[in-house]
Amino acid sequence: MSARNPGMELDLGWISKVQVNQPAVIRHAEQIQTRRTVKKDWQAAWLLRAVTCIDLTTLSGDDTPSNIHRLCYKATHPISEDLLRVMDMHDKGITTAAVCVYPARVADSIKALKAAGCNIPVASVATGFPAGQTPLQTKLDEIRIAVEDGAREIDIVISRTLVLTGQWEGLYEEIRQFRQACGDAHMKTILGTGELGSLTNVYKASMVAMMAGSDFIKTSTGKEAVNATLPVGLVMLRAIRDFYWKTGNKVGFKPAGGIRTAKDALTWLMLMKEELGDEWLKPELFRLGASSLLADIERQIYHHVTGRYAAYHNLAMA
Ligand SMILES: O=C[C@H](O)COP(=O)(O)O
Repeated sequence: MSARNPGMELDLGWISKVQVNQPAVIRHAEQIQTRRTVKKDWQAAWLLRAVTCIDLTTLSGDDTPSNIHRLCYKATHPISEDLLRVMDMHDKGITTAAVCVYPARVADSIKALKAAGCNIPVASVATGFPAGQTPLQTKLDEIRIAVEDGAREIDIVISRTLVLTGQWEGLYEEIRQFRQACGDAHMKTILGTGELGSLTNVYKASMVAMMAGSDFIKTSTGKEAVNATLPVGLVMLRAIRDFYWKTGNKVGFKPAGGIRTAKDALTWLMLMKEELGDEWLKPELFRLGASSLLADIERQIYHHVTGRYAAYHNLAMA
């Protein structure tokens, strides 16, 4: 992970002035989708890069130690050895960026990754994921327990209520407390953008989250009715850029929720490249939060290498 974002004092003057031009953002997002993304010859390399930026996720009520074990195995061997050999990448130690689980499954994940001899971080969601409707003290305890169990990254969810009622100071204070409870663990702040009501609120919540010291801002929990969309992504990336220009601190971006295809992954990578440049195209500053993206990426890499499509059952479970 890159250097921590120390944050800054809440600048309410800045927040209150913001007005996002929604039609312009939507038009721009549509143009991005219709553009051809990555040249064919470069696709496999870009897809491998996407793999290294995935937070491989399981956030289900029926998660058990054994499916966590399988998830961790997949995170440490995301692409089959044979494919990597053909691409001459088998000795590059390709893994996903992290695994992302519920707090109660952090210890299982640490154990599984240790058994695999792999040091990728475990990210834990916290603060009453996904709705964030739990008392503050419970949220803080949840963060501390996940960190004690070994999580090196914490994906907190904000109180959408505070955004919808314009309580920017309350939001700032709450996120500051989360940041303190995280200690050395990096903090990703999930905005739940599908529930924020407007793109202006998305920009304001992004900015407050960064002012309060978030190391990453993340679109969604994957549980809202609308998750990661390109218009929302654009607004959040512009906020990251504005924050960088103002403070010199680089904050990461994590689109999450509903990202299922290799094409989706490439579109997000291209958006990052266009808006923030190559510097941001690394796991320290870019993550894709996804539970079921890897299978399609592996299938597309297989196609690139062999000229044929593999049946899903011929590839390892993802
Ligand atoms: O943070 C990650 C998301 O919960 C994953 O959502 P997904 O299951 O739609 O890929």
